[in-house]
Amino acid sequence: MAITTHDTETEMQDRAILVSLVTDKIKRTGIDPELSLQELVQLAETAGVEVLDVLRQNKETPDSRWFIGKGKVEELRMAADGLGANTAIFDQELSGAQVRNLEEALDLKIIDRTQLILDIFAGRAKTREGIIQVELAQLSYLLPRLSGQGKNLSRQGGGIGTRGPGESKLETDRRHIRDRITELKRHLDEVVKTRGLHRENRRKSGAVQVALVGYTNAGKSTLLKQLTDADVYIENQLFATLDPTSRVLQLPGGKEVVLTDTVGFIQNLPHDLVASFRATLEEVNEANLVLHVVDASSPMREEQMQVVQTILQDLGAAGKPQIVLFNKSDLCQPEQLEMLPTGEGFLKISAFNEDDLSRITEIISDQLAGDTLIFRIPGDRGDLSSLLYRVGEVLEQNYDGSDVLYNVRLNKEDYDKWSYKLAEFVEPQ
Ligand SMILES: Nc1nc2c(ncn2[C@@H]2O[C@H](COP(=O)(O)OP(=O)(O)OP(=O)(O)O)[C@@H](O)[C@H]2O)c(=O)[nH]1
Ligand SMILES: [Mg+2]
Repeated sequence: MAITTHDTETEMQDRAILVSLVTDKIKRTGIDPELSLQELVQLAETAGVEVLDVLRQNKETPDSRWFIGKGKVEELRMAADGLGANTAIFDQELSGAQVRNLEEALDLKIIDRTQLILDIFAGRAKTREGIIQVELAQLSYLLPRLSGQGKNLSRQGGGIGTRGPGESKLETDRRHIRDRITELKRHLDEVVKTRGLHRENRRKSGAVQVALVGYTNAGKSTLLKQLTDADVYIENQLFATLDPTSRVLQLPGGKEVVLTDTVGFIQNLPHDLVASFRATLEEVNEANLVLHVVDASSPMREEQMQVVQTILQDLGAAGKPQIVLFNKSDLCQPEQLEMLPTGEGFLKISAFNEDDLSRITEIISDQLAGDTLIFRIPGDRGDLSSLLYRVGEVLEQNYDGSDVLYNVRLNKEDYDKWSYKLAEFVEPQ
């Protein structure tokens, strides 16, 4: 028998059936629906839900009333009855009307992928900034779905779909929610300003920033901990980290950089969440170097790398110097390791291997040190001489007639930035 009232399940673990509808539109995205479902199982388990069964349907377009077809709704009802489920979780985003129709037809709690991710984030948020960002994302998700008196909005008790904007907020009308969104945005603006000031200070102090980015569960926090002894939360769960944590990392030769761990990415990351977390993700934009951590043992490795590149692009950080760290190599089969790209900018590692950790600091050091170049600057171009002193490290300066020869250490990023002025003065070596 299905559980018929939501109030009795307060203390119970949610028991869910997962549902995936593969439409033509989804097929065109190239995302493998089976891998996406596997990920949905992980997401559900991360949210503390017991997964009882998985239902699939292929259909050209979604049904406007129930998303899945009518026959599938009946199948879901029978499966839920038979297995004693109280929840159905859909791998694709549902409209407010679809959620309400399904709830009425099935007497189950109906959750979609986006809501599940928002819920996990809500359970994780610890800092003021994180809490504001999650609530903002939740309300932005909710607002267009508010019409009539959906059960969805007045749920009580525990479990997924009930965290976050509390009952008192949800009982109010749209206007109230809009006011709250405005208020949260104002708070967030303050946080963004403060963050900006911190970053400005770091920049002024000349600190070099290195950001760990990557798909959720790739091992970013583990690397931060292993490299800097930071006391950070590491879990074999999705979205263990929400708030960026920075630690000083000492490179061979004594130079120090600031290494920052960031929130993990996932495919179909809810748009509202990306927008809300922009403040946090700005850290990536400030980085001098991006370390892209990949779980090399994942069957979804390539798709995950693509998702990360797309999000980096959206953030405007795709052009940053990047090193790809193929992590968890200890879990890979030899054939899997052989398939990985090699060469400059790629490193196969395990976060638990000391030698690999040294190789990481060496490659960071090399990348940041840059190459030495010789520039021949005419004596009357004082502007270019001072530019060289400003952006590079001038190792030597010699006169040759009316020209000055500068031997300068310059990293690639800075050289690219100024090459429109400097390229014609580089001496062939
Ligand atoms: N075997 C193996 N496990 C690893 C390695 N690196 C990380 N892990 C494990 O992978 C899981 C996820 O690690 P985290 O460091 O929390 O991953 P993350 O990228 O910070 O994940 P989010 O914060 O959720 O985005 C943990 O169980 C780690 O112990 C590795 O090189 N080898
Ligand atoms: Mg983490």
